[in-house]
Amino acid sequence: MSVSDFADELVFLARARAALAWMLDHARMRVATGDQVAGDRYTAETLGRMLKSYAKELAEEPDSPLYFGRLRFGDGPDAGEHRDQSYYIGRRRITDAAGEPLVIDWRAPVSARFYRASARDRQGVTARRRFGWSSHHPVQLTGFEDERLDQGEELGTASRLLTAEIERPRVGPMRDIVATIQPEQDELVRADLDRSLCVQGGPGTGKTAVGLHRAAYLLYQHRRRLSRNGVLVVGPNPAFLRYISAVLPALGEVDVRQQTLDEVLRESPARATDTDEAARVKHDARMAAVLRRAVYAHVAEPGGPIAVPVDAYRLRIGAVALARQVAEVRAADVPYGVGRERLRARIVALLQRQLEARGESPGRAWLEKIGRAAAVTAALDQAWPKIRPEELLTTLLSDPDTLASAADGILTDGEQKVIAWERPPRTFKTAKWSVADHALLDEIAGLIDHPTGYRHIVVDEAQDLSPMQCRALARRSAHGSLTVLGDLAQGTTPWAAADWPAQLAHLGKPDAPVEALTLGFRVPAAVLALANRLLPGLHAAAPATRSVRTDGALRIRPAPDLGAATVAAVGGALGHEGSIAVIAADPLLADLTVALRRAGVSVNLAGEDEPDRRVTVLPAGLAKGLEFDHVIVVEPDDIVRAEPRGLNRLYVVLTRAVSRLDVLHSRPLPALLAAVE
Ligand SMILES: Nc1ncnc2c1ncn2[C@@H]1O[C@H](COP(=O)(O)OP(=O)(O)OP(=O)(O)O)[C@@H](O)[C@H]1O
Repeated sequence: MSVSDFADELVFLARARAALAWMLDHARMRVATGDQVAGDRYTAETLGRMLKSYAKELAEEPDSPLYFGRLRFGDGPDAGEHRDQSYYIGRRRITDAAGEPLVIDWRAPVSARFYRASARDRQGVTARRRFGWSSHHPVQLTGFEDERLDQGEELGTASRLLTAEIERPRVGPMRDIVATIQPEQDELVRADLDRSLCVQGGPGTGKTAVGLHRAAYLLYQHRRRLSRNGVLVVGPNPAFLRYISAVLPALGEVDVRQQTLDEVLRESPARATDTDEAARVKHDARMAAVLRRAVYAHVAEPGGPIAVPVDAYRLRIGAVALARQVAEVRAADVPYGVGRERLRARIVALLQRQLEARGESPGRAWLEKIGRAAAVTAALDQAWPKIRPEELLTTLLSDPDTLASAADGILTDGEQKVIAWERPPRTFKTAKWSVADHALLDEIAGLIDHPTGYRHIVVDEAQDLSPMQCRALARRSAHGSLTVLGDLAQGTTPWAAADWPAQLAHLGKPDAPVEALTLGFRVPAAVLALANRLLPGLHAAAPATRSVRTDGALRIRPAPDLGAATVAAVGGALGHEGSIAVIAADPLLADLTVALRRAGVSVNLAGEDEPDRRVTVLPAGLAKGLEFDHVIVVEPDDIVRAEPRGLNRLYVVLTRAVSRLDVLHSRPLPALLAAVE
């Protein structure tokens, strides 16, 4: 880095800052005058809101680096329209007062070359520069790193700035990775909106990061089409969503819905718990066939003719004619609710024809009125009654005969018994639903009518979804695309996917390609080597992850007194910067928390995010998707024994560590780990 080069960069930085300040003033001015220039109140309000949020985003901008990279193009043919140009690339576009772009958005087409150009495939680029910034405020430019691609220079993952970013001690919520997206990640981030894809990636390979950046990219590319309810991000639990919630806003995207699957399906949380056996049956794909049968069992032979009095005479549809209409609508295989309205329309059309045969020409109002006539509604209620999902499921789970006729040949008698309620509620209104019931209710609702869909859904930890939960997402993306993120080796639910093709079929995208990410950015090599020892026991055809990190520390210690050992390990961890998690199976948590508090350590429990407490005591079941700078895993054998897929759970837990991992055990380690001691 030459001194004059650096001085030039400081001059440009001052120019970019001034331009941003101008953009901010200009945006504020437009907020002030927006009301007057807009034609009507609605437009004024919308415009005002837009400008206000734009001004707010800009105002927050000076806190983050204005750009992270620079591309220089040569004069060769592959430079195309960028011949001899130079571009700065940042989180957002910055233009000067004359409208001249100073910084290009990382999502613009030309920015792809920043991430993908290599010495072998230069794509017209002669030099790539990465900028380093201080981490404290106000941010200062600290230096840069050049790759002269035209001279065969290429740093790849050896980049000093990439290494610093990856090894940075973790504190607070997840951050974006725009400055250091890797070529294979960028291919996934910039996949077309219409392309569904599945990313199988080991722990810390950047799946979540890729999914969030893809959402931001798609919103930039298709702003209008995706502006309202266009994109949904689905994560495994609220703690995970809190952890990732700041990434999209930092990229300027504040309108993306981020929910757990259960929140997608239902407004109120589950209030009942199933037995393991019942949950297994309820989450099974065969339940879709049971529910379909249960729904359409409501379609019945008409009870008799329809007679509608009109003035001095009666219009009449005979039972046979009516039965034919019912059969035809049934054969059309439309959603149940649509079928009911179609039957109503057909009845009205028959009545209309009769009236016309008498020389009358009924108007629209008459047709609407006749469609609601008591005789018509009674016939509909008899042959195609309205269904409420909660009512139907209550009947199904309360009444063995109804269940038997819906499940005959699909579920065994034993399976039917397992899901039947022992103590049925008095009415469906007081029924308490479990997480699995939510998927069943959603399936029924989906049989009645199509739910509102999204143009694109990003599903994280997708290996854990049950077939019935997958179907709920398939319904919501029937006319859209999916980014499916997951790791078969991290599957911990009893119904976790054994392979991707079957899971993708349940998700309604059987042809989505499966792409693999195998380079790990979170977990240091030594820690990953330990975790990878579990792979043979995980029943998952997932490739091992390689780490780009050679730093980090792993300590495995026998500890007869787990409380004391945990306090000591936390004490050591507090000597370093970064977040700390103590992770154990549920029964140990209370004791460990007491031991830590007695020692004067204030801790966050699961669900608490007090920023001044650096230590979190976390049940193994809630560690998924999270990361902490220093992780202390207590009694791994307990974690393995706590659940059928306990070994997979341990694999998840061991791979949460960014810098250091302590494993404390009073009993022998699980066999696959023991060999390393
Ligand atoms: N290209 C990159 N540059 C810098 N950091 C990266 C990059 N890719 C991933 N990371 C970082 O690596 C860590 C792991 O990423 P992420 O959580 O997206 O991985 P994951 O595959 O979803 O992991 P897991 O399956 O274990 O939850 C994060 O801190 C992320 O910021």
